[in-house]
Amino acid sequence: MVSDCTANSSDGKAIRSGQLKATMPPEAPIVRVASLRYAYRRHVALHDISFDLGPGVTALLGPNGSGKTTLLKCVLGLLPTEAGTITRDERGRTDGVESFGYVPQSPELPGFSTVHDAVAYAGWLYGMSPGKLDAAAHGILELLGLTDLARRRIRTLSGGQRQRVAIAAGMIHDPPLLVLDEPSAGLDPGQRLRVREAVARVTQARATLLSTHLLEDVRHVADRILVLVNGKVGFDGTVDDLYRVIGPSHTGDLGADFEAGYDALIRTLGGDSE
Ligand SMILES: Nc1ncnc2c1ncn2[C@@H]1O[C@H](COP(=O)(O)OP(=O)(O)OP(=O)(O)O)[C@@H](O)[C@H]1O
Repeated sequence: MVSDCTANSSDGKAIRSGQLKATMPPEAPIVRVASLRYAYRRHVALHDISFDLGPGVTALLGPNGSGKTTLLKCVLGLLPTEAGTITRDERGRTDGVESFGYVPQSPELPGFSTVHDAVAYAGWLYGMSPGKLDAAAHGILELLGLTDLARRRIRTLSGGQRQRVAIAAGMIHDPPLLVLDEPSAGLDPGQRLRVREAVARVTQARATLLSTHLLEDVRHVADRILVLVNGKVGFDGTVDDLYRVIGPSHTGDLGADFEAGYDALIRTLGGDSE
C-alpha cells in the first residue's frame, strides 16, 4: 500500500504539497493504531491518533509535552487504551515470548553483571526458554559488534557502550516490534554514531519506533517520520517528503535544511520548536 504523506496545520488543513507520496506503511502492518485517544484525568494527551507501522525505522518527533512518551507507552500496552484500538501482529508468536522489545531512555542494567549475562537475563525476562539464552546472547552481541565486550562488567562500560548493550538486551528475543526511547540522549557525537549504527543494523525486518529529539539521527536512520504536536499527528512521511515540504528554501546543506524545515513545520503546526 502506498499512502499520502500528510501534514496538518493546527487548524486541521493539509499544508504539504499535493503530490507527495510516502512508501510507508507496507501491506502487512506490524502495529496498527486506530483513533487512539488518551487522557490523564481531564488533560487529553493524545487525540484521535491513527497510523500503521511496518518493517523499518519510524522516528517519532515532536516538541516537549507533545505526547511521544504517552504514545510509546500505549503502543507497548503499558497504558490502557481509552478510546480507539492498538493491534499488534504477533508474527506467529505462541510461545509466551514478548512480541516487543523496549529500550528506555535510562536503561537499568545490573552493574555487577557481565555484558553477556545482562543480555541473557533480559531474554529470560522477555520469556525465552533458559536453554536458548546463551546462544541468543552471543548472537545479538555479535550482530551489534559487541562480542569484545561480552565478558566486561556493565559498570566498567562507557555511556555509549552501555546504550548499545541496552539495545542488545531489548531485542535478544528477536521481537517484531522494537521501541527505542531517546537511545542517543546525553551521548557525545562519536557515541551517538555507534548507537545509530547499531539501530541501523538491527532494524531491517522489524518495526522500530524511535523517539528522539536528535534530527541528525532521524536523517540517517529513519525510513519514515511521525511528528506529534499537541497530541496529534501533524506530519507523516519520509525524510525526502520533509525536504520536499521545505521546498524552495532548500540550500543544499541537508543537515541545516532538515533542521530548518523541521522547525518551520513545528511552527506551522502550532507548536514551539526546541
Ligand atoms: N502522569 C501524568 N499525569 C498528568 N499529565 C501527564 C502525565 N504524563 C504526561 N502528562 C502530560 O501529557 C502530555 C504529554 O506528555 P508526554 O510525556 O507524553 O510528552 P513527550 O512528548 O514525551 O514530552 P518530552 O519530549 O518532554 O518527553 C504533556 O502535556 C504532559 O504534561
